[in-house]
Amino acid sequence: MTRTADVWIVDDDRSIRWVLEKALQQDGMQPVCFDSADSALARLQRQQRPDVLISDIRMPGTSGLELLSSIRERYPKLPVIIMTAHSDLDSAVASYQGGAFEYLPKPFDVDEAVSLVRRALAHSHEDDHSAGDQISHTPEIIGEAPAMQEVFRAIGRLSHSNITVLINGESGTGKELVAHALHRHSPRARNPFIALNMAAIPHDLMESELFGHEKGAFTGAAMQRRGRFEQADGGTLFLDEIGDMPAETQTRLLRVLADGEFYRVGGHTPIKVDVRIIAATHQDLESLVQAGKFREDLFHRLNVIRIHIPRLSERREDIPTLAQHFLSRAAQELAVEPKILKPQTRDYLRGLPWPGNVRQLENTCRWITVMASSREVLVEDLPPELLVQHQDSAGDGHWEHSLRIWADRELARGVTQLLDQAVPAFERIMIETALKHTAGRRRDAAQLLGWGRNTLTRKIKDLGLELGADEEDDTE
Ligand SMILES: Nc1ncnc2c1ncn2[C@@H]1O[C@H](COP(=O)(O)OP(=O)(O)OP(=O)(O)O)[C@@H](O)[C@H]1O
Repeated sequence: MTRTADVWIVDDDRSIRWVLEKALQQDGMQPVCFDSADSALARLQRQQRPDVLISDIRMPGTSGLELLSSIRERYPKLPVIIMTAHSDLDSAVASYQGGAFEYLPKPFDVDEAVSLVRRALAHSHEDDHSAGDQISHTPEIIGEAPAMQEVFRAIGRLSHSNITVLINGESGTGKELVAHALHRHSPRARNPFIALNMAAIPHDLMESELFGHEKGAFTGAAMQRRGRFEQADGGTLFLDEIGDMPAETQTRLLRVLADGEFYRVGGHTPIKVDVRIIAATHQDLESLVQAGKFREDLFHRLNVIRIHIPRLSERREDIPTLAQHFLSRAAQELAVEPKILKPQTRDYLRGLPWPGNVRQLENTCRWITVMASSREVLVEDLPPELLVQHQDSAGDGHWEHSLRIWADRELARGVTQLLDQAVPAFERIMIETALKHTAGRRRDAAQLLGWGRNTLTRKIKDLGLELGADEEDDTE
């Protein structure tokens, strides 16, 4: 890169601007200072943009978060660093959600700030060269639901620590994504994140996978191999499905955690590593301990901080956003135009049980992208198994559940006179469906609904339903 990097600093505090400006200049960058988000926005309006932007969160006029969201709209790939006071945890969480590249808690160390900017720069260049790659290594966590906000808050709170974390949650809820986010927002972010799924490794290979082996340690060990612990040195080792770890390995892991060192399989030299452990499981580890299947001492060592990831059905409000996110991702992967969900389809998806959680929704969106015939996706375009699921649960008051969610959401948005919307919508669906069953004959439809013929005719008129002519029937 021959060009000097342009870095914009936005802060109403002069001393912060000054310190950052000097430090960045010394590092060979070209900082430009703004005392408000508005002046930075004005410059952006003139089609000028920096390579990285670093902004305070609280400023008179437009806030840092508002600035962030305008930048996201115009330049989605421009890295933004948000500075926050320590007490502003919720804002930090919001900046994470708004897609900030990173946040920098105040007061900060100047060197730390400079290296963060440098890292952001590296990413923005990387982006120039391999835009398609970006998605896979900057996973974004979507979650407006209160239960997910709790998770973000925990990520924010833990962003300065190297503490062991145990993540609990059903399969497909996003445990690995959260583990990754914990790593990316930790002091170890520049070092490796290594993930290993205990359920996916044959028991007899687990120790060598974790700790490596020396040449000739066992049949098939033709060469010396470094294990995951060594690969993760200085970084984070994510042990997924820890409940599936066999007893011998548990004992060994416990020893490594206590001593900070281990031997490769067949080795005699102790190897020292500095590894942060994040473990995850969909099982109830306490019951495994009680059943004698998981070592209690290991459990206590892992269970320092626990993060619970809710089921998708416990955060239905996030389903539409997640679905749209997965639809655009799938479209990008397949190089096609993204599908759009019709409002009914969105509501329908919100109401489903989702036993496979976010992963199931993600797979569904891939399916839709490939299989749905038109751009706008109707309920009928969904995978057949989701439609069956619905029929099965329709008798269990499933639609009432969806209705409840809808009413809840509308009221939360401040909508009033809700029945004025809901009752006609309800009647319209009932009438249209009944007419479908009677091939458009109103007399029979009225009977199916339990209304008199005249009532049905009046309702059709009042609701302004445009139905296929039923002249014969109508003239009676
Ligand atoms: N909140 C979210 N926002 C965006 N994508 C998500 C979210 N949660 C999960 N995903 C995506 O859903 C898929 C499943 O998530 P992940 O692999 O993290 O789940 P998991 O709980 O670790 O599953 P398992 O226990 O089966 O390994 C991934 O592709 C992940 O990127």
